[in-house]
Amino acid sequence: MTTPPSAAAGDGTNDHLVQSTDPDHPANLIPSLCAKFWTLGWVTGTGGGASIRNDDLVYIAPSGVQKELMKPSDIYVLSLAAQQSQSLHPRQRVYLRRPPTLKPSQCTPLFLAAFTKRGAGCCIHTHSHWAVLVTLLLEAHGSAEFRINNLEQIKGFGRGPGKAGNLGYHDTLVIPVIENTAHEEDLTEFLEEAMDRYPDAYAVLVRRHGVYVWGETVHKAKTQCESLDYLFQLAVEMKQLGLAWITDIAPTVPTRSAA
Ligand SMILES: CSCCC(=O)C(=O)COP(=O)(O)O
Ligand SMILES: [Zn+2]
Repeated sequence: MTTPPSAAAGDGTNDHLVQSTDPDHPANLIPSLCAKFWTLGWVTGTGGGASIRNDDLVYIAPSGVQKELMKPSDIYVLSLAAQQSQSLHPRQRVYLRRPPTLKPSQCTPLFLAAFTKRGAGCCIHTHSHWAVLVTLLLEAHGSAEFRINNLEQIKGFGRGPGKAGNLGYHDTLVIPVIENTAHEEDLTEFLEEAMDRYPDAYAVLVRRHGVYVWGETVHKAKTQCESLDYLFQLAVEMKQLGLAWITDIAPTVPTRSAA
């Protein structure tokens, strides 16, 4: 369904775009997911958030609000097709629905990068302590990549957009790290560059800030984000215990061949 951009904006015209009794409707799901993420420390103090794409429509949270207290009526809706068909400045957006007293999330261009460059259906941004700590540990080693292998949870990740199946136990999960910028929007070009350099990655870490994680569906974005946070925590705790969190050494235990 498309609504002409002329009927857009905060005049209440397109409120139906965020009104549904279906708990899985993006306007209901973004607030309920963010309320869960807040309990995990992922969207504390208004930081972080989530965005969902349903075909042409993108649902976005407001900026600077307590993400765990959002309501469906706070949600912005924009059209990707209208965005692409008009020769707009990259920072101009075509909103079909805009809550009058709020501003759209500063993460909007980053979420849009996941939707347009990767065809994602959902993108989650967290300020998780574990994500930030991992970037600090990597910074101490001058590294711009988080690499981890030989852990069961790695199987929670897809091999890459358009590729069948998930990573295997001995595969190495690689997540690029980009440097933080003073304003969230200014991260966009660096995030896009990292997406080009790592075409199979489903996430990008932002040094001293957090992580962006996406997936083809809300389910995949959420489970990949959970798996990644688990691996970040494990990596930090392994470091504290003096254990290396990666091994490129081939397994020494002979694998049993199928009889
Ligand atoms: C204290 S949060 C600073 C901005 C930020 O990093 C973020 O993730 C939230 O941005 P939003 O505009 O969605 O509030
Ligand atoms: Zn942020």
